[in-house]
Amino acid sequence: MKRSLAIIGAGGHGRVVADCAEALGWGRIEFFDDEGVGTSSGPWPVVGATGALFERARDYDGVIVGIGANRARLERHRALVARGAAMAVLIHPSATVSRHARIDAGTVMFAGAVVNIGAVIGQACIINTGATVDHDDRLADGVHLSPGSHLGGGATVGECSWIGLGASVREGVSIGRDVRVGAGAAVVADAPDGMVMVGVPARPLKRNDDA
Ligand SMILES: CC(=O)SCCNC(=O)CCNC(=O)[C@H](O)C(C)(C)COP(=O)(O)OP(=O)(O)OC[C@H]1O[C@@H](n2cnc3c(N)ncnc32)[C@H](O)[C@@H]1OP(=O)(O)O
Repeated sequence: MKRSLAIIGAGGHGRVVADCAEALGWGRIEFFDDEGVGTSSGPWPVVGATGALFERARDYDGVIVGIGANRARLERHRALVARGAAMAVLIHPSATVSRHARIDAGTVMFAGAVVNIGAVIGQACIINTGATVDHDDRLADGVHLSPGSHLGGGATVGECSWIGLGASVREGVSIGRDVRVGAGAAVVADAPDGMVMVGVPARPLKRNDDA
């Protein structure tokens, strides 16, 4: 029998999550979103508001939060875990994961992404298209690695931090929590909590107001 998957968030990121799930063979894919109930997002129906899933989570073989905003995604993920939902892990068929790496519940990995030996990826993370996580890296919960971003070996990324499009993080560097690394940055030294970092080499731009 085809497995059923509920996704919170029917926006752009949610559709990439659904597309990934379909490629993995999930059969009945349904969205929950506070907007557009009764319509569809891409080929998949929006069957209820977010709150409805909290009542119906156990009706699905898998549940995942497809919201791009890191704090919002992690909060909903944790609330669903508390309700006993079967949080899925979605790893696109063209992604590569070492059998000696760990990927926790609620995390998605899209096409062409790579996770190497010894890496640990927390819950509700996004390893976006073509991003790479190298040996012994540690990602806390709610991290987003944008498309084409790269971490050198032994790096750490704190809770809900967001590494921008095409950015690079030098090996061994520690990025705090709620950090935003701008597109194209090269982070070569530790980044403190709650900062926006941009440039090559990356420098603090301002506090991260979205944290
Ligand atoms: C599938 C997907 O789509 S995933 C989406 C992934 N998205 C990303 O990776 C985007 C990452 N975000 C960025 O790079 C953003 O520009 C941020 C977060 C760094 C800053 O955004 P904002 O706070 O809106 O800053 P804003 O655009 O007002 O720019 C402020 C200043 O920083 C500069 N700046 C902004 N981004 C960058 C950057 N990535 N590198 C260098 N300088 C930058 C701007 O030129 C501007 O400089 P100025 O004051 O001299 O004119």
